[in-house]
Amino acid sequence: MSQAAEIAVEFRDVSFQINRRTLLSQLNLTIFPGEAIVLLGRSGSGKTTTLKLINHLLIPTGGQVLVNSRPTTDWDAIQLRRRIGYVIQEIGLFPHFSVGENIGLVPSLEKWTEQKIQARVYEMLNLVGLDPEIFAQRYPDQLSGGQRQRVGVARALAADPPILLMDEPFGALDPITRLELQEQFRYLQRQLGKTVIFVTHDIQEAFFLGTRIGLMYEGTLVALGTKAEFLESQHPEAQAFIACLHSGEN
Ligand SMILES: Nc1ncnc2c1ncn2[C@@H]1O[C@H](COP(=O)(O)OP(=O)(O)OP(=O)(O)O)[C@@H](O)[C@H]1O
Repeated sequence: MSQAAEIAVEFRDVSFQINRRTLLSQLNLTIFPGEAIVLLGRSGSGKTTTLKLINHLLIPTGGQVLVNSRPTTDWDAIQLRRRIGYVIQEIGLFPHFSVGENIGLVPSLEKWTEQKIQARVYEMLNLVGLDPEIFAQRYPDQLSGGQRQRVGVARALAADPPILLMDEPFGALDPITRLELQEQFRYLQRQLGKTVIFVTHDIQEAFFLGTRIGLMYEGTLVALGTKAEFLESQHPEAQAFIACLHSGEN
């Protein structure tokens, strides 16, 4: 296998401008299959913009984003998005679809048989810790926030995409449910070997989930490395985040 075939996502000198405002500049980042990259940064630093460039919700104004070594602009956008699961904080479940229908949506668009979809829905609900007999028939407004997030993860995984984008998926949850989901998600990610790009502004979450952490600051990537490397970073923004880790200790 060539070196290029082993890269899941690559940013090559990527910039993004809108209304003459630069939201991202000169982003270079190579993400390998099976990695869990966490993009950490304060609000407005460009994390969500970076994710949206991967699944072609946005198009770079400079440079290229490559998925499986192919620029996103060369992909058919629908084909590309079917390879990429997307989980966001306000999960965006369809309110008039049952949980089972929400999870089975992409498989049904892919024309799986009813039987196969049903089996997959059950498998996914079990995977995220929800009893299918209870939850498959429910509607999103009959779920707690934590259950909705689980369904969001199940839906993103249903068609078995190799890449998952997660945009602060656990941000709105109480701390106990949040930790439970983080633990489960870390386990799942490692079991399933998915490539994950996870956005957060919480350094603890970044350290817990990330195999590498990328620090965004004012639209640039200012540090990238393992937890140990991050802790060594002298960048003032990294230092500011590290200080948050210690703020509760006195
Ligand atoms: N369509 C747009 N037009 C103009 N500015 C935008 C647009 N979308 C985002 N921005 C600005 O770009 C910057 C980066 O936004 P982005 O959503 O990527 O940040 P973020 O790091 O994900 O923030 P948060 O953690 O608050 O979600 C912000 O200052 C935001 O206001």
